[in-house]
Amino acid sequence: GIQGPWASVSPTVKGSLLPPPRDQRAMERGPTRDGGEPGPAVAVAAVLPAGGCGERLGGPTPKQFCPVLGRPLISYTLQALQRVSWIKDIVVAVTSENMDMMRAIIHQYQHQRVTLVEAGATRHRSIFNGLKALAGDHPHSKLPTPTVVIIHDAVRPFVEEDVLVSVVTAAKDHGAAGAIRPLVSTVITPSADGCLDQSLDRAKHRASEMPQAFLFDVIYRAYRQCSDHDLEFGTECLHLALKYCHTKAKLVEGPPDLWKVRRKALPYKISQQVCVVMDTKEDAGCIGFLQGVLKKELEVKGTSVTLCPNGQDLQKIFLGECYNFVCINTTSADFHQITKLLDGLESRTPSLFYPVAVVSVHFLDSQNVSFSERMKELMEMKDFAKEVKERNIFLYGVLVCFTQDNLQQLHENVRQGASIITSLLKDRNAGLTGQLLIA
Ligand SMILES: Nc1ccn([C@@H]2O[C@H](COP(=O)(O)OP(=O)(O)OP(=O)(O)O)[C@@H](O)[C@H]2O)c(=O)n1
Ligand SMILES: O=P(O)(O)OC[C@@H](O)[C@@H](O)[C@@H](O)CO
Repeated sequence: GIQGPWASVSPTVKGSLLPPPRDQRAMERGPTRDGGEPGPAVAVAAVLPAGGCGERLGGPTPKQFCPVLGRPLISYTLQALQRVSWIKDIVVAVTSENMDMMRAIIHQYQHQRVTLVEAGATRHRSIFNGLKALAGDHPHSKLPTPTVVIIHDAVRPFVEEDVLVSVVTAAKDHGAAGAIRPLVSTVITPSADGCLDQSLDRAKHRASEMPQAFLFDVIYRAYRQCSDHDLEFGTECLHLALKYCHTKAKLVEGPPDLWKVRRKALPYKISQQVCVVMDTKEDAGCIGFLQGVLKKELEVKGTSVTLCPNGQDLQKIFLGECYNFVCINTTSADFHQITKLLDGLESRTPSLFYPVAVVSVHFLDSQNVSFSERMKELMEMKDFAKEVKERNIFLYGVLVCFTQDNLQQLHENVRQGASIITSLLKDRNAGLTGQLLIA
């Protein structure tokens, strides 16, 4: 029977980026423990391999420790598991060199029920080390042995309670279970000479994702029997259960947000479009010149530029996935235009792994307006920038100075402004948000 206050199992943490849990569905599927305690009616623990170096993503920091809105990625994954109260222990495998950093993360974000173990040289070896900490018969075991163990990659932050309930329940009945997704591309088999040998029928295959869950005895037995070759090159825990324990895993259709951080490819491609928003329809004189220089400068750098005079097409742009905005304020000294733009961006889902960059461009006719007066007005931008940074929007300011009687200097400053804008968009420097750069 279904009892227990499921809705209170996973409160949405205020300010959390994780979407609200789909507890309703979990409630429909998940059996509870006797006595009304929510969760599958067995002891459950989780093992989180987090000992990789993120070679495909590149960069000096392993992807599980990369900051996302200022917080390490692994902390989101831990938060997602930790808010499921029936997962009693979470064993995280981390390399010795990152152990202190991991301890600091646990301390800073107050993660609970976490035990750290040393990672191995491969993912399978790290998982095996995690299992050993839960195994009653192992000298390094420290924790109670669960009936079911969940295995989940540290770099899949969007795991929800309902899919955890599904895999755990299926593992209880079948010995092993894992989340799957439809294949996004067709898989082909090349022959030795580099020609097409076979093309798999996509409808008959699935992508194996995480989380997975196992009867502890099944998966621990499998790991203890498996060969060095398996531990070195294997990528599939479900396969170990099949090969060594003849346990056929139940496959559970998972939601699309179970994806794993692998490469940078998508945001890089997305980043190639720049939307230039104007507060005027005018395209003559210095505005025309600025548009021309900007278009040339940005397109030379391999982007495509959409000019959006008078902000009319903003709605369309928001519906798309533009990550770069240049907002040119010519007619007013205030922030009307940029406020409208930022409001629109606010309503969009925050981009976790790639900040949206917005450059607000202003002009100063230094013969008619005093520099200090203009600066005072533009100081407001600092607060705006601070606010929107919370949503991974980086706001920068560029001020182009000119005098009416020196067209040549105006052109030169506009060119310099355009090159500052290009660097800001390219570098996405978090430290420069809210700063006004002067051309
Ligand atoms: N020796 C290893 C290698 C990987 N992992 C973990 O296994 C999960 C999934 O592996 P993968 O995406 O391959 O991570 P990396 O090995 O870090 O990435 P890459 O393959 O690009 O180097 C990650 O959380 C990773 O930290 C681990 O615990 N120990
Ligand atoms: O697919 P990748 O090479 O990134 O990683 C291998 C495994 O982590 C991955 O296949 C599991 O999530 C599914 O068993």
